[in-house]
Amino acid sequence: MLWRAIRNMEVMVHSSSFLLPKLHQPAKIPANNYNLVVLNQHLPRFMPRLWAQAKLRICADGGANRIFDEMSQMTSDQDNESNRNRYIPEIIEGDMDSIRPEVKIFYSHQGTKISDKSHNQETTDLHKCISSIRDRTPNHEKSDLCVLVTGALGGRFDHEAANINVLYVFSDMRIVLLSDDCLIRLLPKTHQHEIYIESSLEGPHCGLFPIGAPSKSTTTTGLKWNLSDAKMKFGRMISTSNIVDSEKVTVQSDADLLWTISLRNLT
Ligand SMILES: Nc1ncnc2c1ncn2[C@@H]1O[C@H](COP(=O)(O)OP(=O)(O)OP(=O)(O)O)[C@@H](O)[C@H]1O
Ligand SMILES: Cc1ncc(C[n+]2csc(CCO)c2C)c(N)n1
Repeated sequence: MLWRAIRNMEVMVHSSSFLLPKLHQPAKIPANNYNLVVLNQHLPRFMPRLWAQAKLRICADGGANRIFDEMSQMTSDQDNESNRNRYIPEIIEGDMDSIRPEVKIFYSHQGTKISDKSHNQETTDLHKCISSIRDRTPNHEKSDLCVLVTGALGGRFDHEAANINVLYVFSDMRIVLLSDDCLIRLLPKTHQHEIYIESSLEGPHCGLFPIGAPSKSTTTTGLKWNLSDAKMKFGRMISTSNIVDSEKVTVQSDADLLWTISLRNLT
């Protein structure tokens, strides 16, 4: 269990140990309890490791093109054609306006479930993927399940904003947005937060700020520039270009905050 009760408010524990090779993962934190969502952006360097350890792999529409085109080249132990058969997502979900016809046919012949939601033009493909994960996860597994999303940043700003909005829409789920350079999580105000830093993989640069609503009071430990009962909002102070100063960072706030930390040059 990743939740503990301290002074009436539960503690939510966060770790990026999913980025570690399996051999180095701490036994007490089940790093492979995650679903992987692949968006339609270039695959991060560490994709083969994330793919291998995921419980379930879902491509958001054109994300399937990325697996088809790029994954076999990232793992060059066989020729591209036979390598392609080794990376089969369980589900492709979305409005199917970006997946190429030959990619759709290839994966459906391999047994991938194609979930065509083209009738829904109100929510994004990522939103559809997260809804589907929420619906298929049994209640008793929901609080521990983590969803890793690759390709969430570094592209069109409306897509990036929609991807961040998904963190708020599904604030009761543990969703991590990933790019090659950083990760982002939501820290809900309903909990105190303990963030365990994998310093071989992440940091030192980090940021902490509210997007949805201002914070009247945020307190942290473990940062170079800690906040003590501080106010934060866009237009005033937000914490960017901060530095992690400890293996454990703690955060308590009266507002939902985004936590972001840089990723080192992982492969
Ligand atoms: N340039 C980008 N920057 C950030 N995220 C992206 C970008 N392009 C695609 N994505 C993510 O990948 C998902 C699938 O993208 P795809 O290109 O298949 O569909 P889309 O029609 O552009 O997106 P949507 O249907 O969700 O509006 C999107 O929902 C989004 O989350
Ligand atoms: C106010 C409003 N703005 C934009 C869209 C368009 N839109 C948002 S998500 C989506 C699906 C993309 O796969 C589309 C077309 C809308 N419906 N409502």
